[in-house]
Amino acid sequence: MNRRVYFFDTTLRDGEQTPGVNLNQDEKVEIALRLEKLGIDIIEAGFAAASPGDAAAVRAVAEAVTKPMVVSLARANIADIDAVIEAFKGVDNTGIHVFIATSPIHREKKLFMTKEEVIAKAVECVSYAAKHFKHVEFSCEDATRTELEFLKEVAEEVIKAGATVLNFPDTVGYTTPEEYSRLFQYILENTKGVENVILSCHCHDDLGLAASNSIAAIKAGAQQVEGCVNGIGERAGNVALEEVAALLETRKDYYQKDTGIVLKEIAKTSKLISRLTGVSVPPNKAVVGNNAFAHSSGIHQDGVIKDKSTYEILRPESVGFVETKLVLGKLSGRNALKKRYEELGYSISAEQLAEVFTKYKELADRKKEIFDEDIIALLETKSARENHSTYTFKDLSLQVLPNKDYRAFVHIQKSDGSIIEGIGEGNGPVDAIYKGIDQGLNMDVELIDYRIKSISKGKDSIGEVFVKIKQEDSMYQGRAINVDIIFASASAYIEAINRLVAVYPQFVVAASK
Ligand SMILES: CC(=O)SCCNC(=O)CCNC(=O)[C@H](O)C(C)(C)COP(=O)(O)OP(=O)(O)OC[C@H]1O[C@@H](n2cnc3c(N)ncnc32)[C@H](O)[C@@H]1OP(=O)(O)O
Ligand SMILES: CC(C)C(=O)C(=O)O
Repeated sequence: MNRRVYFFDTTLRDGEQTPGVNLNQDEKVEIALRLEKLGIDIIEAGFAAASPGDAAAVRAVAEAVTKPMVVSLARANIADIDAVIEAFKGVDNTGIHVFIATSPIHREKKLFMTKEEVIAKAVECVSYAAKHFKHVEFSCEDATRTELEFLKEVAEEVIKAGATVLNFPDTVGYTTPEEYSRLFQYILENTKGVENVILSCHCHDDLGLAASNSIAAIKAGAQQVEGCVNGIGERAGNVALEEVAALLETRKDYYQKDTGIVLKEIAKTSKLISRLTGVSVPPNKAVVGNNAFAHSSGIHQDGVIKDKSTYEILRPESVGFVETKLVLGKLSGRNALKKRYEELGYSISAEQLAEVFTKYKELADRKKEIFDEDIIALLETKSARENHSTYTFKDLSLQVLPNKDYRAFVHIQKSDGSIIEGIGEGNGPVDAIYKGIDQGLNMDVELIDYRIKSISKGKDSIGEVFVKIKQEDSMYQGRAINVDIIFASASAYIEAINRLVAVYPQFVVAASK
């Protein structure tokens, strides 16, 4: 059995049928050059009869690439074929892809043609095309809703007429792997002359089966797979060629097939096509999605740190991504957190890790995504607190008064464990809190600076508050971070007071509770 599977990329034709996508000539050429690097065997560059612009673009693509064969689609009519002949005039390594629908639904409801008329049209057009091109692909549109016996009849006639590739598209994404496999087996076993042509599959993803159906066809003997990078295309799209390539490589043990695809080029190709078509790649998309190599839960992250093969069947580098990503979030564990600290240049002891991890989990419960700045900040606040800890901010509640002023009830813990309560009123929450702290600690310090900024990204970013207070001629500063900026404001003020009482112990108040 032949091991080689040919990759036919139709990103520039069926991919351009994605609603909203319109590629100009330069963009088509740029994509085609990238598809050449990817190792695509045949590029379908467009539909020459569709517009003069598309005719010019298919020619420009054919002139730009050297290795892949470039084809244009054409309906089974002489004018469409002439448009392809004209577009490719004088350019080598070009071919044509002629199609006509064969299913009863399409024959009766769209083409208004009998079986005999469909066969006659197909034969007339394939014979005409074969006079101008060595490479003539013929597609039985809606093959998977066509009577098998009729498919075979069409196949035999177009082979005699000069077709070199026979494609059986699952035009509306209707078939199943078992059924599609039977179609190929039937054609292979029953069609005269089939040994002289390449059989091709072309799957749409309407029921999410495009990759399964394509691989079933390959297993059954199809030697060519058609599809688009990123799975774009008409309606739910075509099979994503990168998925088929990655599958054939990863499961070579089972499928025993070779391809010309340079897997390392996949990421770059996917990104370029997403950028030029404007169709973004869903994060969970196989092989090329942002999350395809991201691990977010503690047990998986632990496994991947110990050995990537525990949760990775395909290495991100092998398809051109930089590396495995461990995404820190609320489901991460100590091993992932420690690894991230190490990557950021912090070496932390088991004891430090245990302490920071508790704070990390509290933060992760309140914040969707944890950034590097967040975990660095966790380490920093811990070391700041270690030095000055006469008072620790515990909690607070706020009331809005009828005149729109605020009243704050603040609880502060002293180093001996006792709790001090303070009540303050002010024209904003921070003013009320600071007055409450002053009242609870029986102090009257002067606030000379208060600044707040966001440390990381997003609406749920951590806020960082700096305060400066003045006592006699000396200034003391405090800094705190928290996703809740009110809490950060209270903690920063208390930290500044801790620095003050470290210098003037006479300010330490007696335990009140
Ligand atoms: C399954 C696929 O993806 S097929 C590819 C689909 N891609 C496209 O259609 C994109 C490019 N298409 C176009 O620019 C236009 O449709 C054109 C230029 C090809 C044709 O435009 P128009 O001449 O205005 O025809 P229109 O699109 O309205 O209708 C299609 C005609 O082609 C006929 N037709 C459809 N498929 C075929 C075929 N494979 N062979 C012969 N005739 C066909 C239809 O029956 C219809 O004929 P009618 O006008 O006699 O009813
Ligand atoms: C023209 C053919 C190959 C097609 O795109 C389809 O049937 O989906």
